Amino acid sequence: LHFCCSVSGWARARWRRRRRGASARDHKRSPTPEDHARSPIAPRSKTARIMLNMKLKERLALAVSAFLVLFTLMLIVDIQMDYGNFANRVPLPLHARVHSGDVEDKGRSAYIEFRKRFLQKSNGSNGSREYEQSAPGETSGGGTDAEPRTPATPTDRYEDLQKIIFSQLQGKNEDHTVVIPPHRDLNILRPENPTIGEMEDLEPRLLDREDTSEFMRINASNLERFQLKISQHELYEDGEPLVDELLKDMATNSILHVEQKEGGTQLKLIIDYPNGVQALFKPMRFARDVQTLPNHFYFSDYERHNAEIAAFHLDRILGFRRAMPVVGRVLNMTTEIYDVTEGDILKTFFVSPANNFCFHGKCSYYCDTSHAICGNPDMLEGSFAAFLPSSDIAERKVWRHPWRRSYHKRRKAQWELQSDYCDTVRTTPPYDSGRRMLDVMDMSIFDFLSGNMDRHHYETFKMFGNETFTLHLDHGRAFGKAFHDELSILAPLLQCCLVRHTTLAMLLKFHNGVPLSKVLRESLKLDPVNPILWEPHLLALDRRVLIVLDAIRNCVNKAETPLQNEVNDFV
Ligand SMILES: Nc1ncnc2c1ncn2[C@@H]1O[C@H](COP(=O)(O)OP(=O)(O)OP(=O)(O)O)[C@@H](O)[C@H]1O
Ligand SMILES: [Mn+2]
Repeated sequence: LHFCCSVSGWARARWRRRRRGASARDHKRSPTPEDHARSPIAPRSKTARIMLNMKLKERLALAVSAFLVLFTLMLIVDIQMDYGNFANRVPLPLHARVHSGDVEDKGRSAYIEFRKRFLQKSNGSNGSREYEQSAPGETSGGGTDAEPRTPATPTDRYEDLQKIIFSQLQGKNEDHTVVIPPHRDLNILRPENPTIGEMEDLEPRLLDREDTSEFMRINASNLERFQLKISQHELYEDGEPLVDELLKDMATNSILHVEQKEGGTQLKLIIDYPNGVQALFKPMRFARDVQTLPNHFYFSDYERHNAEIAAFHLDRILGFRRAMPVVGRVLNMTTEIYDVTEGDILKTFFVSPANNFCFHGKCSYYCDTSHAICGNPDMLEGSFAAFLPSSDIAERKVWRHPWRRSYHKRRKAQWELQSDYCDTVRTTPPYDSGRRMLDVMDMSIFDFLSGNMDRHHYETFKMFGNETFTLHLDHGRAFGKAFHDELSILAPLLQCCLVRHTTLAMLLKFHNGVPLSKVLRESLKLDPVNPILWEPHLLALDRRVLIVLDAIRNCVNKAETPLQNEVNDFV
């Protein structure tokens, strides 16, 4: 992109220079009657005459200028295509370019197709509209506390989808190709659901801990008990009391030691509490209402600590229970970081011109003086995620996400280019059977709701094999754009047209009952550093639930009238 920008900059500069040169020459030339007659609305024949009267050199200069203007325009269009703007606006060109020889392939990814259809719908009763509204302002402080507006009562209650849910609950519609009924979902059936403790034969117990002078017996920590209760199908049970206790521990227990976590791109700290309890800390960088910079790609976006907190609550509310508990806390940077850490990180602490205590640590993204993390003046807020069990107890397997983005500013991923990409995935193990594919669909819905474009990998616990849930880890880049709904995150759902009965039922419940924004707002109130989310991010959730329901409806219609759809596709 740099190359591209510098080329276009260069072209523009040259163009300007030429233009300046040309107009300077115009001035030097003695005025002719034609010059006086020249005006933008002069008739064509006059323009032609002027052209004929021009010297060859002038005509050449004009032609070169015109060429350079066109060239610059082409470069600008090219840059926009790279930024992905284009994918949202023009449905065909890039795919056409790649698939130029493929006549059969209409070259439209399902999500682009969906977007197009979605936008074609009138501003109807269900509130569909163009969701790329402009932000009310760069920052609209105080928005977080403002009393939320109640959304208008939706008139479309998605009764068609509700019917499918009801019929499946009565044992009908069991071979539905889009909505997978509970009796075909291993997450619901759970013929077995052992815990890590049972698998490893480790019971929450009294631990022997050797102190320098004496042998102490210490109760197992809430974190250890939580970790041993992680089961094959979920991190914790619905209503598990250990979750709140763990949140409280991380928010209030004394901090014994801090060190920077290796790996990953942005700064993270490992926090040690008494009893071997650990948390993963992500620092606050910006106020809640600061959104993703418009020229930042998802992969160069800053991480937001509040997104980690909100994502945990959202995951729990949606009933997935695949994200580790995360809580907010304000630290004293002197006593709770500087005094209890050692090594290279110490050398990165400094006092800023505003007299705030800052540090930047060492990492590959944003770990330098100009991107330092600063306290106020030495109090720093951050997110604390309960630590996953160590690899000695429960090793994890890292999977490349099938719908991973390219992480390159110019390249596209395979799923963006291949219209039958889902067929490839769903015939490849472990996506060809069991719960994995449905988990990928859930993850896509979860990420779409939270605006997380950064799902490059996902992890599972090795000991449970393939028939286990996918962990929802790393949500630092979610909740970045409150006024934009990134449809490409829904690509797995749009391309595969597959969803769990329970997930659809949950979405319908929020759409027709208490809105998701309200439930999440209430849940986040329990966090010590609430308000966690800027109000527009909460409101975005209700809007996005509707979009997911619309997508599922489209899938159902497509499945029920495949022939009709074929015809439509060709129109
Ligand atoms: N709660 C946790 N406890 C222990 N380890 C964790 C936890 N959350 C994440 N990790 C591990 O740390 C790694 C980095 O965490 P995370 O992905 O949140 O950071 P990141 O800087 O965003 O990384 P990346 O830049 O690779 O996306 C993860 O891949 C995961 O293996
Ligand atoms: Mn990350």
